[in-house]
Amino acid sequence: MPDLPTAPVLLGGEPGSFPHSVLAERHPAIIERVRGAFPYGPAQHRALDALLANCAEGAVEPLPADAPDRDRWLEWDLAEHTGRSWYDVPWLWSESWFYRRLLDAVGWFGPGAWRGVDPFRPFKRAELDAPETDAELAALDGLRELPEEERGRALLHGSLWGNRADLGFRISAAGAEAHGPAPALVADDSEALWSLLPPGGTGTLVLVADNAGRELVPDLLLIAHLLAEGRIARAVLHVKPYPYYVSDATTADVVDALHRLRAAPGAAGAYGGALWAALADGRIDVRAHPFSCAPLPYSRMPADLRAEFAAATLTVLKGDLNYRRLVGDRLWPPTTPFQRVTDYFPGPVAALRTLKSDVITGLSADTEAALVAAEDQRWRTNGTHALIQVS
Ligand SMILES: O=P(O)(O)OC[C@@]1(O)O[C@H](CO)[C@@H](O)[C@@H]1O
Repeated sequence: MPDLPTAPVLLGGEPGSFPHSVLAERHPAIIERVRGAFPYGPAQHRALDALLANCAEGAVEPLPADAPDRDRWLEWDLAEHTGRSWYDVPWLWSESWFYRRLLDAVGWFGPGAWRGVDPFRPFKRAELDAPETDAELAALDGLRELPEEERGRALLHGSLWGNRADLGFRISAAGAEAHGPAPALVADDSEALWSLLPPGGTGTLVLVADNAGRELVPDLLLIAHLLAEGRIARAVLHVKPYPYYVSDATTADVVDALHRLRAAPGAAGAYGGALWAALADGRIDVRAHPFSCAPLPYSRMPADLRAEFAAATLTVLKGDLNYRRLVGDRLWPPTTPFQRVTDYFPGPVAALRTLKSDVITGLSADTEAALVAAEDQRWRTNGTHALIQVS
């Protein structure tokens, strides 16, 4: 692997920092929301209490010998981090560990009746069922008359800004949506993206999804558009193998989104039908690779995933967490070239992301200066800016 440039890895230990607030405030709030959403029994309440205490002062504990994914977590540095504080290990790792432990607490992996019950499902469903989703779907009717390129651009932006639909983020950033759909693109390589997907394309788009509901719906619409317009022949949609970061999409969420689309009137319903047919005949494939929930950067991806990304015409990584994993969860100088930190990626890659954490690369010096002048450093985390970067 070529040498990557380095910058400090983000840790959660510094009070006042964004990572610290996620560990100290967001995670306890998520536990209480989940607790309030299900009629859990005493065992789960006790496990959630223990997790709360563990969040505050605990150390990383080993997984039991019979945990189904113990070997995988050992490959993912569990032994190295066992006994250390959540605040001292890489933030990317401790966040991921939190979701793994939360699933344990509610019985997701267990043999009992709560096995496989998604603790975030009520929140994801509520968003999908919200009137705002109806309005977004109805707006598709207005796109029908647009020339293909304009429609494509609108759907790309729908998928991009759909990334604000992140329920974990909303727990600690109330009001972020009130800023409106600010056209605040801090980097825009969309021309390069379209040049990789010309009409008459015979290739495969890999879309690594982020959130369910109001992000996944526009992601699916974009895929439907690219297939219908002959810009790709196939699409592979990567989702999470288990509930993660509150709103991340699983296979069940894809099913919910497709039902929602198919039941909608007008253009949305037609897109839903086309997507359903494309899944049936194999033009769209859904994957839930274990590495999608790994607490590691993509530079450590396993060989099978590397081969899949290498074979794709383009891999689109959605969202903030995927961005952190793509460029490395480090405090890069913002003008660090995106190309340089993604050199290791085995094929063409695009990031579509709204900015919700400190990590950023590929800005021009002028853009960085303008953002800092207007907002100090708040632009990094307040979810009102977005980027399209291609390498
Ligand atoms: O990946 P997404 O859904 O766009 O965002 C995930 C997120 O909410 O979680 C992290 C903090 O918990 C941040 O990276 C980001 O704000």
